Amino acid sequence: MSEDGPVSFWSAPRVSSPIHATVTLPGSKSITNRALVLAALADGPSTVTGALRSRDTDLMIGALRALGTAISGDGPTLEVVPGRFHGGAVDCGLAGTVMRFVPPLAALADGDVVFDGDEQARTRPLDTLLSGLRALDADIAGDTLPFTVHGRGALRGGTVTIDASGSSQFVSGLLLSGAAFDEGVTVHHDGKPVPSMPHIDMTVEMLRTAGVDVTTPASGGEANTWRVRPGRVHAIDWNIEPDLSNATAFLAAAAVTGGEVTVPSWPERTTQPGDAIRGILESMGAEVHREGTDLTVRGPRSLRGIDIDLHDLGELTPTVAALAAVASGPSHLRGIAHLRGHETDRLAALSTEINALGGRVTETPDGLDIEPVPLHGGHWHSYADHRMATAGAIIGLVVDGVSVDDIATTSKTLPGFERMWDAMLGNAVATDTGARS
Ligand SMILES: O=C(O)C1=C[C@@H](OP(=O)(O)O)[C@@H](O)[C@H](O)C1
Ligand SMILES: C=C(OP(=O)(O)O)C(=O)O
Repeated sequence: MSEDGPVSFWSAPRVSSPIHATVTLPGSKSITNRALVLAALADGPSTVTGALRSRDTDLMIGALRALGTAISGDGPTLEVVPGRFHGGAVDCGLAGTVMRFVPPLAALADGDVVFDGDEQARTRPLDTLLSGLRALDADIAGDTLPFTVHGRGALRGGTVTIDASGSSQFVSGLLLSGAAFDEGVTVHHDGKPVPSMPHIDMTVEMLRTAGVDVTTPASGGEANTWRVRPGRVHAIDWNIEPDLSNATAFLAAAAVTGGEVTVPSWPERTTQPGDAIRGILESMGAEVHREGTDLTVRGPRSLRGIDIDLHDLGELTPTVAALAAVASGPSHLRGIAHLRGHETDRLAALSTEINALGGRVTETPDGLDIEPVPLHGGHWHSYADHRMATAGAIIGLVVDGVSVDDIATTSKTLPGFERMWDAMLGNAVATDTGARS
């Protein structure tokens, strides 16, 4: 929504019966953007199959092209041919992965790389990464967007201590490019615990797949320390898993309506935090089972509340909060203070929007307390946050008259969300709720 532009609301479909559907999800944002970065650094051409095409991944493609990487392919199959990095302009949009993963590459460029992004991106935390890069000998003007990296064709690298309690992406960003630094990189974290550890595991696993030598606390390294040795990044044919965080909204639809939703190609083993939705839904009373690679969720008559530390799984918070808002008992979501630096302050946004529908949500210093009360219809604001928009859609399934503003913001990671949502609902949709702006 923009204050000065026209506001368009999407009437969230209300269902009158349980949903039964199979929903196929496109590729993971986080894996696609890591594969693209590693392919741009690789020692030859790579392919990326099953890539997500969305605003965040297209911004990554644009950023890498601006630095001199050749990327071809209009759909989910991409060919990436690395080139020597040169100066240029990078639009980060609102993508954390672009603003945190690309500056280290820019330090390797021959020339200046100017970074900017959406107005809302200018308040997302970034100085930890930029000052970390400076400690590794990069020359950077600015601490937030917009800023300029004065690339010098190479970066010394070495050891750096950062406080990554604000975002795991600070660690991932430095590690992803570390093999290309003269001395590699050793990242030591000093501060409150790093959030979203599965995303650091994802970074480490993908680096190792590309032949990079990485030492972690789990592989004999020091606590809170990750080391990437200098060396080649091998060209790989990357195969991207479906986006499990995006899948959570569709599985939640089964949970809140007492229906059954199946997501095919659910990976047997994955570093994606979205995999944890299985245990979350089970503890809220849903049944979850796998048959081959199909994952199916069957919703209960009534959902239980949940008390959960989402520190590792912050990305799932909007879905879990939406489930909790329509559950039969109280919920406590903890460990997620860092969500105040996501696309928007997600703790403030979720409490404001659920309360605007008559809910009883209290922000705590590190999370949300959600009391079950009957909700009523109303406008749900998205704050340019794709996961706020999908949270509104989940609640709208079971509350009359919810209308979500700027549903198109879902294109950050899932273009065509409304079409997929409608297709999932099939004939479970109730008559028009009249929830229009
Ligand atoms: O590395 C990644 O791909 C991501 C890491 C997480 O960031 P934070 O550690 O900032 O929560 C996650 O929330 C984000 O959606 C994607
Ligand atoms: C926090 C998120 O995104 P970003 O990669 O922009 O940080 C998210 O997708 O939930």
